[in-house]
Order: sequence, then C-alpha cells, then structure tokens
Amino acid sequence: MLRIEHLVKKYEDFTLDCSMEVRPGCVTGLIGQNGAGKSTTFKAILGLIHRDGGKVEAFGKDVEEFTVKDKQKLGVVLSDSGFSGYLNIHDIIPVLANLYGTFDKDFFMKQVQRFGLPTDKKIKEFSTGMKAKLKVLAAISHRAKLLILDEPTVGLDVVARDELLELLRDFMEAEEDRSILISSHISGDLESLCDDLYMVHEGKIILHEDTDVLLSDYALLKVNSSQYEKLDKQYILRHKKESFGYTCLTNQKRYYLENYPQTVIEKGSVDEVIAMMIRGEA
Ligand SMILES: Nc1ncnc2c1ncn2[C@@H]1O[C@H](COP(=O)(O)OP(=O)(O)OP(=O)(O)O)[C@@H](O)[C@H]1O
Repeated sequence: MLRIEHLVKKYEDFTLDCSMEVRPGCVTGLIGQNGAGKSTTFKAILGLIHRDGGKVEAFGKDVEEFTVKDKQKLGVVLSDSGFSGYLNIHDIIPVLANLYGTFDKDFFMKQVQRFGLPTDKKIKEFSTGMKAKLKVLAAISHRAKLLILDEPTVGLDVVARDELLELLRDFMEAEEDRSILISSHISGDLESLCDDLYMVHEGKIILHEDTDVLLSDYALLKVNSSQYEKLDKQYILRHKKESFGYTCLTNQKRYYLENYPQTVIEKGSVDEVIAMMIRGEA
C-alpha cells in the first residue's frame, strides 16, 4: 500500500533516513519523541517538503507521479494544518465536495452528529478536541484507501482520544484493503489500534515490530551484577546500569523465563521498551 525506502531529508542539524512499509488492511504506527522526525517523514511522503533521497511508493506508484485521481485515494491529517477558523461546518462541506469527487456528505454529517460537533459555530471557537475530530472526519469522508495521520490525537483528553480511535477502527472495518499510517509520541494511543509499530529516534528507525509480538515477547529483566555476568546475552537488545544492577531488554521473554526462573522478568510496556531502546546500551 505504501512503501518508503531510505527516505532522506537533511536539515542543518537533523537528518532523516527512514524505510517503512504500510501493508494493505493494516494500521501502522510511527512512534517517536518530540523532534524525532515524525512530521518530517509525513511531509516528505506527501511531497510537501523536498526530499534529498529515497523512494516513496503508494498503490504501486511513485508519489511524485501522482495524479489528482491518485491523491483522492489519500486522506491526510497533518499536525499543523486545519480549516480556516472563520468557517463553520456548513461552509466546509462545499470545499470538501470540490476537493474530492467521492466526498460522502451523508456519512460526514452523520459523523458530525455522532461526535456532537456544532454546525453553526465558527471553527476558531471549537475546542482542541472538536478541531481534532473535524480534521479526521474530513480526512475519512471521501472513501480514501490510505489515511496518513500525523499526531491526530495530540492534546485530546482520554474520552476524546478513545472516540477518535473508535472512528478509525470503524474506518478500517468498513472496507477491506484500507490502511492507515498514524503517528504519536504517546505509544498508548497506538498499541490498541496498530498492527505494527515503527519507532523513530533522531531521524532513524530504531525498532519495527508487530504490536502483538512487542506486547507478548518483549520483556525487561531486572538483575544484580553477578546475575548479569552469568546471563546469556544473545537475546538481550539493550542493557542499562541501575542502582540494583542492570535492566535488560529482550525480545525473547520465553527463553529467559525457561532458563532463568529465578530472575525478575517484567512484561514491559511499549513506553518502557522505547525508553530502553533509546537510553539503554546495545
Ligand atoms: N523547516 C525546518 N528547518 C530546519 N529544521 C527543521 C525544519 N523542520 C523540522 N526541522 C527539524 O527536524 C527535526 C524533526 O522535526 P519533526 O517536526 O519532524 O519532529 P516530530 O517527530 O514531528 O516532533 P513533534 O512530536 O515535536 O512534532 C527537528 O530537529 C526539527 O528542528
């Protein structure tokens, strides 16, 4: 559905170089801290900034060769985009209908009602959550095949975030072969939605894993110094010195559960895995 090979973007003090794939029927998450390169990746994929190298293909075609019709198969939310605050929902309907021949007004209005968005209020008077929901609704109301969503949940409270995630699940279930690429700096937003996760750090992909595997096979071992010395380290991805000894990250939890029954082995959250990947030593 979307294939990114060595997408390179160079700024004075930052270089992005990432490869990723979004498979048909799958939701792929891109997790990274502030400044890791998420927005740069999304903008470069969409050709909104010049890329310095690499290849981006969607639907089997180089995105640089995309026609207006190809672009209609995309639904996009960017973190720094939105509608003019002086418009209301009634005003933006003709805008969306003009932009997308396949805009489904009935679906859009149904969702507007479902999420209780005011139709007569100016968008500048919307709350952060209302604006975020409107951006996503606008991106999914023209039967797009691929959604590219940069931090759509940023600034949302728990309830609003869950509602948005539910909307995206409904989008996936409505038709086969739809896909989503979604970013967040909060992994909890993504682990319940995504089939696989990429982690970007300082412009590089430092981990790619199926979400199920990440949650079932990754673990944190807490060992003292002498346990650490004796530990078989072939499945240890990172280690970090602690006051009690070491924390070690593995992607083979079962191996250590079977062979080191005395060791404290904790099921790490995605956030803990990320923290170890970034701060631990290889
Ligand atoms: N136009 C630009 N000129 C120079 N540097 C830039 C520009 N845009 C982004 N950068 C740099 O690229 C790096 C990645 O920024 P980017 O916005 O992609 O991060 P991000 O992962 O989206 O972060 P956040 O979660 O804070 O939005 C940062 O170091 C940023 O300063």
